[in-house]
Amino acid sequence: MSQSAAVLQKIDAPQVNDWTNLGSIKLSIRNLNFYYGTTKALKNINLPLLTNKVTAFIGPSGCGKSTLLRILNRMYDLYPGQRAEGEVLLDGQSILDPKLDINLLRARVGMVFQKPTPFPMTIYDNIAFGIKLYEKIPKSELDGRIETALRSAALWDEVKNKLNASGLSLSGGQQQRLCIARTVAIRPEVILFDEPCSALDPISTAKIEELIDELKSRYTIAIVTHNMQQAARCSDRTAFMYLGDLIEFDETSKIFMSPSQKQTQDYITGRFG
Ligand SMILES: Nc1ncnc2c1ncn2[C@@H]1O[C@H](COP(=O)(O)OP(=O)(O)OP(=O)(O)O)[C@@H](O)[C@H]1O
Repeated sequence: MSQSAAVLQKIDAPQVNDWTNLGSIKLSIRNLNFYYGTTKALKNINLPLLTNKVTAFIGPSGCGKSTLLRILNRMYDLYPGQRAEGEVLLDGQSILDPKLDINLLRARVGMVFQKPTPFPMTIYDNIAFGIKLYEKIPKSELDGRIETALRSAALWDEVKNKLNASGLSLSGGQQQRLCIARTVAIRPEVILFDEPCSALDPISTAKIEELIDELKSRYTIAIVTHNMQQAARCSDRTAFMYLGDLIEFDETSKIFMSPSQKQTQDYITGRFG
């Protein structure tokens, strides 16, 4: 049997059953299935996301990484015909509950997308906009929050003298850091990054990776990436997915140095995907 035929065989995916001794769990994903209409995109996923750790989701195109990430702040709610079954708990509270306040959830679980998406407004307003959605605070306090958010995103020094310039006038890497500042300003507990560097040059990518490393002391982070080096550099834990199954979840060093599943080994060594 050829290598590719071998990896395309149905995989008897092991589950992450033993959650003891993992440390504090921020998000628990249990028996999660996801459907696009009649297509099942995620199959019985069981995965803990640990508090103040970075978890990377890796796997070949179409394996379900973005689908899984987008469930964590109910992004799929915007689209009819998409549905999740199972359990996702944030600090023990179900986020799949239809009665849940979605705006509140998205304030707790922020998201940074693949392409930088600043609003067509000033740098200042890009950040003020989100804060004002959730809070009424005096201008002086707002100014402080904006500075703090821009400092957290390592952008303050580059923009402090042009806060009234358009967010769209920044470079791609600066725009992505503006989007991170916008997310951080709302004071979330979890930040989801969906391939945040795929549109960026290597220097901007390095800055975002440094930033993720700094942010994890305050936030729980999940990142989807196609870049194996990025997953290895940035994350504490890695989940390898394949055809909607979670194949392996472990410490990142273990996944990259001595994975327990052959499919993981084949993927990280570039034999498929
Ligand atoms: N809107 C949609 N409607 C129907 N099927 C979809 C939709 N979005 C994704 N899918 C399917 O769900 C599966 C998982 O897709 P998903 O985008 O989560 O994969 P991915 O691992 O993030 O891929 P990539 O690395 O290419 O972004 C794929 O088979 C895909 O074709």
